[in-house]
Amino acid sequence: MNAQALHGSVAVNPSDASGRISRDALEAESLYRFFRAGNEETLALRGVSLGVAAGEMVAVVGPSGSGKSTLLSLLAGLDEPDGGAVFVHGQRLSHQSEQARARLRGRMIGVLLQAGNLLPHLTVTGNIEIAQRLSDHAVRRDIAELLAGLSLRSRAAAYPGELSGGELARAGLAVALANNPVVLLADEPTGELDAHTESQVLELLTDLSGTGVAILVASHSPAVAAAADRVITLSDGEVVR
Ligand SMILES: Nc1ncnc2c1ncn2[C@@H]1O[C@H](COP(=O)(O)OP(=O)(O)OP(=O)(O)O)[C@@H](O)[C@H]1O
Repeated sequence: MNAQALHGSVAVNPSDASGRISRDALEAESLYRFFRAGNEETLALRGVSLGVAAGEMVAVVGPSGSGKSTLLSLLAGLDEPDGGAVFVHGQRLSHQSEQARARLRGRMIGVLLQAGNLLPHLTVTGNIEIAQRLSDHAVRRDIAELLAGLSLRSRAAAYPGELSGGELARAGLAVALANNPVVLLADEPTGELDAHTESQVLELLTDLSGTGVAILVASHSPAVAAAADRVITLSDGEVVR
């Protein structure tokens, strides 16, 4: 796999306008998230801090309900923390308007959630195009080059329902990479895949981190943890290792 074909050049500035210097592409400072549903109260995250450097792949593991998806939503700016903060290359993502978070996410963060990120009524190319159109400030990837880098060129006109599990995973990755993100967040990207297809997707992620993208992957899979540079273990909303 040609890593450069998979991702364009990653140009990042380690400090923002306020002069905040960050070693990490992605930083979480003491994140708290509290949910109330009826009489049920859950402290899903209890002071989670972490950092992911450019070019690093970090796996977040932990039992079901330990807070992995909640953490990813906060790191993507899809949800707001009740305490703590998230920074992307030194720019604060949390505690901003939804519009500001969406703008920063569109420009800097690729997101691959558990539910998938493909619209069923659009082709693979259509899904990438819409991701690009929704992000006005992003550096857009050339679609043909992006699909070639993910071995998906022949499936450009296919609909998600016509793709195999591995193709679906790669198409989801294509959408997440559509705007040349400097950070990639993936929730169980290999959850439904057989061992062979999982290793192909992990190879793609490893290649991508080699181009300088900071990757954080939440997963139950030992293969994902083995492929990562570092593993963070969550238990009951806290980092325990
Ligand atoms: N929107 C919500 N409302 C109420 N409780 C929630 C909500 N989202 C998550 N939770 C609770 O927060 C805790 C952490 O959930 P989360 O989905 O982050 O765990 P997880 O580690 O990703 O689990 P899994 O591995 O099963 O996906 C759980 O107790 C869950 O029930």
